[in-house]
Amino acid sequence: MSYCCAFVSAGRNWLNKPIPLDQFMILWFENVQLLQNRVFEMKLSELISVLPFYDVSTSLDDIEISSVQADSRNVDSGCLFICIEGFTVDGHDFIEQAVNHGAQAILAEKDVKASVPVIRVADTTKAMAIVASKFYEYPTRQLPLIGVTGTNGKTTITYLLESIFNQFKKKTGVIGTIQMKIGHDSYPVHNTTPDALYLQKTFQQMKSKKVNTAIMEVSSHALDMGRVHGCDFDIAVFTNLSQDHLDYHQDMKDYLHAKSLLFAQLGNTYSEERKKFAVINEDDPHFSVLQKSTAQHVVTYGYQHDAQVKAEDIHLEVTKTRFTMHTPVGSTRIRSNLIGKFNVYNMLAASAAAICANVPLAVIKDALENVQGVDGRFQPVDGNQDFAAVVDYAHTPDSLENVLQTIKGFAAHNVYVVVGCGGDRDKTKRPLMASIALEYADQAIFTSDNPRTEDPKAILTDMTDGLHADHFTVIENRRDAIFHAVNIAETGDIVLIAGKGHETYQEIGHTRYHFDDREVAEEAIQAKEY
Ligand SMILES: CC(=O)N[C@H]1[C@@H](OP(=O)(O)OP(=O)(O)OC[C@H]2O[C@@H](n3ccc(=O)[nH]c3=O)[C@H](O)[C@@H]2O)O[C@H](CO)[C@@H](O)[C@@H]1O[C@H](C)C(=O)N[C@@H](C)C(=O)N[C@H](CCC(=O)O)C(=O)O
Ligand SMILES: Nc1ncnc2c1ncn2[C@@H]1O[C@H](COP(=O)(O)OP(=O)(O)OP(=O)(O)O)[C@@H](O)[C@H]1O
Ligand SMILES: N[C@H](CCC[C@H](N)C(=O)O)C(=O)O
Ligand SMILES: [Mg+2]
Repeated sequence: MSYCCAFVSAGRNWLNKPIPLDQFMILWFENVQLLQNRVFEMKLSELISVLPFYDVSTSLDDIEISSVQADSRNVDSGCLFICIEGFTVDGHDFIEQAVNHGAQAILAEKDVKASVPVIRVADTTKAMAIVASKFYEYPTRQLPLIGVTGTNGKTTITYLLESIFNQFKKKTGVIGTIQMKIGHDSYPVHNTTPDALYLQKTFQQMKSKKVNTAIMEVSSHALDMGRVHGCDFDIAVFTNLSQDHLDYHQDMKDYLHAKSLLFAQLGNTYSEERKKFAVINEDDPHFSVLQKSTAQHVVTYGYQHDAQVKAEDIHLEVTKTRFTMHTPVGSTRIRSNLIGKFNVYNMLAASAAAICANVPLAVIKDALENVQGVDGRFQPVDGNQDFAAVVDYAHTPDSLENVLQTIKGFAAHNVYVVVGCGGDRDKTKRPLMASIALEYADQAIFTSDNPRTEDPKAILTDMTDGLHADHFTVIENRRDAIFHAVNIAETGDIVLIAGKGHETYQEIGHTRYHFDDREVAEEAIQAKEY
């Protein structure tokens, strides 16, 4: 045992965090499975001892908790059920169902009655983050964690970082829009940034599966709702800020404030053993607000100012991008398969974060050069046609402009864009996206993109009302719209199908129907008559 302790205290990962005991044990024991499927159990009194003030309805003696849930449908025996008042329903209304499913105790913020003990706190969302962290043994205290926030580029940067760390022979975990990944295993997600319960449990799983570095997207919704409370971030990355989500945030100031929370949440104290970093795009107009939000080291990237990680001599081509990257640890020339100036920013951001994590520049270069692309981001559809078809996830004014600008820069002939705007989302971006489409495209085909509970025709009217141009067509059915664009494309033209990227569904009402822009584009290309 004394040898074991000596090894543990000597064992450090890249952020100088001690290798946790359970990871160390995994190295020692053959029966890895036993540890990975470890059952978490804790006395309720111990679990809630981390909450400073609470009222309890009865004595809590001897209650063992083996799971914590905020959804009554997932409750089983031995569960602590946490009531969250949501936007749609109130979790306090599901106490009876939770108890019937085996809940042993209830954590509530309202005066509720139950046949099991009720613990009353002022704010169950905050309490959930605190309790989840305790229940899963504060996993991010020992797991290096990188958070990426900003309007556009988060998913791309997390996958660039995954490639960089994998190239450095480090096992990664990734949480974001497309999926959750532990090593090569992937799992579906409902949110880009899931709630605190899911996060803490997932980090615990990552730890037990010997993940060396966790990389996650941190949405403004998550920051605003406290989903990442309890996450001990080591590096926070900011991409950029432009209009989106004004259905949720009051205005751009409120949206920026939410983003800035990630940088404040890097903490206010310093550890010589464990340095923390804020990686911020210096070319973004909101740079100084974010810089002031953090007490930690700021590493800048960009190419307009005197950034620490800076791109120069940039060559943007149809099939590749080349630039020189200057960094505090040297300079290197990068030749990447990612297209467009915006991807240069993404590569600078990922490189800056990796440099903070002590990844050698040569490894970063190799990794960036090996990345073929990110699912649904500027993804070509190749059916041997004599025009180009590209599927991209641009669903904000800024990303649509970036992608169209890139395409326009290469187009030998006409540019066609198929685009729509999501239902139950920021309505003010609809006319902006339509205008941008018309500014760059020779012909725009406006269509549906997840109308959700809204009338697709009303969304299209929001897009097209007040447009002072006529080089557009409205085709509500997305499949028909894609077929139309493919049919009018001629030799050397480019068709951009924007907004859905990796998505494999069209959400109409509350139902998701299978729909994949890449599949439909391929079908349309095969069906095209010359
Ligand atoms: C507006 C919003 O963010 N809503 C999130 C919220 O849902 P909600 O408030 O409607 O939850 P609710 O249905 O009212 O339920 C309240 C409580 O009752 C519980 N419940 C509910 C039903 C039941 O039978 N039993 C039960 O116990 C629920 O588990 C929950 O604890 O809490 C849910 C659980 O955490 C989230 O999945 C859900 O995200 C929805 C799906 C969503 O679309 N969110 C978007 C806006 C979002 O968060 N997007 C960002 C990314 C944006 C970007 O980057 O572009 C993201 O991080 O995903
Ligand atoms: N750095 C960037 N600046 C501007 N636009 C970008 C940038 N990176 C990617 N884009 C555009 O934004 C789209 C979405 O990119 P990505 O999925 O990486 O962003 P995201 O921030 O994860 O988006 P979401 O908020 O939906 O999760 C891409 O398909 C591309 O059109
Ligand atoms: N995370 C974004 C994705 C938007 C994707 C687009 N296809 C849409 O449905 O608007 C959201 O939920 O607002
Ligand atoms: Mg994303």
